[in-house]
Amino acid sequence: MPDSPAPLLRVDGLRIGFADGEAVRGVSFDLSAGEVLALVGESGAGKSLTARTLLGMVPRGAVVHGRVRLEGGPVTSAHLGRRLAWIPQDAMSALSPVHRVEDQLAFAVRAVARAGRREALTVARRALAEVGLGPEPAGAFPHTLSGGMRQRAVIAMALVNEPALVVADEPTTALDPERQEHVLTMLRERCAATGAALLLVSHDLAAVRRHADRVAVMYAGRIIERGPAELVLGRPVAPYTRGLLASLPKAGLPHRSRLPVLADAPPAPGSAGGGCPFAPRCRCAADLCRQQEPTLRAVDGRAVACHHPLGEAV
Ligand SMILES: Nc1ncnc2c1ncn2[C@@H]1O[C@H](COP(=O)(O)OP(=O)(O)OP(=O)(O)O)[C@@H](O)[C@H]1O
Repeated sequence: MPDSPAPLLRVDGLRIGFADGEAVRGVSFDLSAGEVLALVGESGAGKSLTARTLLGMVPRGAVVHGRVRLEGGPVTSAHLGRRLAWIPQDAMSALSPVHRVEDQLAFAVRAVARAGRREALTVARRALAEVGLGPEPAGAFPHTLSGGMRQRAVIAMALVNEPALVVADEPTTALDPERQEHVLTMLRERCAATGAALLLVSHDLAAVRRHADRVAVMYAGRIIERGPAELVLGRPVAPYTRGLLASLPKAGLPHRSRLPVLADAPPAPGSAGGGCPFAPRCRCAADLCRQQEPTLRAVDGRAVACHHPLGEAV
C-alpha cells in the first residue's frame, strides 16, 4: 500500500518557555493542503504563541523546542510571503499608512516574482477585486477604508502570491459581528479558491464550527481535544471543551459577553502542578486527575487528553 502523503504542515512536540515557565508545553498537530484547522481556547492558552512561532515570530526571551516542518522541510524566512502568509488581528499593523493599497500588493508580488511594475499592479488589482475591493478602494490609502475593507485588503495581500499555508490570528476580532462573518467567509473562500490551508486562531467557537474542518482546543499550553470541528464542537468529550462551549454568548446577550460557566482562571505558565491543569476547575476531577497529567488518546473519533472523558464508561 502506498504511504499516505506527508502533511503540508507538521508540528511536533512544540514547547515555548519563558523565564517564569513554559507557555506552550508539547503541542503537536498536522495540517493537510487545503484544510482549515482552528486553534481555540481561553486567553493565555498559548494559541497565538503557537501560531506565531510557525512563522518564526518568536518573542524576545522565548526558548523554543520541537519541530515544525512545512512541505517536508524546516520553515525559513524564504517561505514568508511565498509559501507561508500571515494575517494579524489588526489590519493596520499589516498595511503601510503611506502607500496606496494596490501599490502595497504590487510590492508584495514583486518581492517574490520577477514581474514588471505594471504587471504586478494588474495582479494586485485582480487580487483586490477578488475580495470585493474595486478600483476606488484599491487605489486608496488604508486609513480612508473601513475596518472590514482593510481586513479584506490584508486577506488579498496574504493570498496574492498563492501561499500553501495562511496563518490568521483572530483575523476578525476588530470588526462588528456582521462584518466578522462576511470577512471570515471571504477568507475561507479565497483559501479554498487558491488551494491554501488555513490555520485560524479564534475565540469564536460558533464561527469555528461553521468554517473549520478540524479544531484543536488548547488549555494551559497543551492541546486537550483535537478532531473534526463538527464532532469536537458538536459533541465534546473533554469537560473543558464543554465548559468553553457553554460559555458562548447566547442570543439576546451582548456580543462577547462571557457566562460564568467556567469558574476561576486557567493556571499561569509554570504554576501547574503534576496533575491535569484543568482539574482545579473541573467538576468531574477525580484523584488520578490531580496526580497525573493526561496525554492525548483516541476517544470517539477524536484525540482527547482527559482521564475521564464525558460519555466514556468508568
Ligand atoms: N513575550 C512574552 N513574555 C513572557 N510570557 C509570554 C510572552 N508572550 C506570551 N507569554 C505567555 O504565554 C501565554 C500564552 O500567550 P498567547 O498569546 O499564546 O495566548 P493566547 O491563547 O493566544 O491568548 P489570547 O487569546 O489572549 O491572545 C501568556 O498568557 C503569557 O503567560
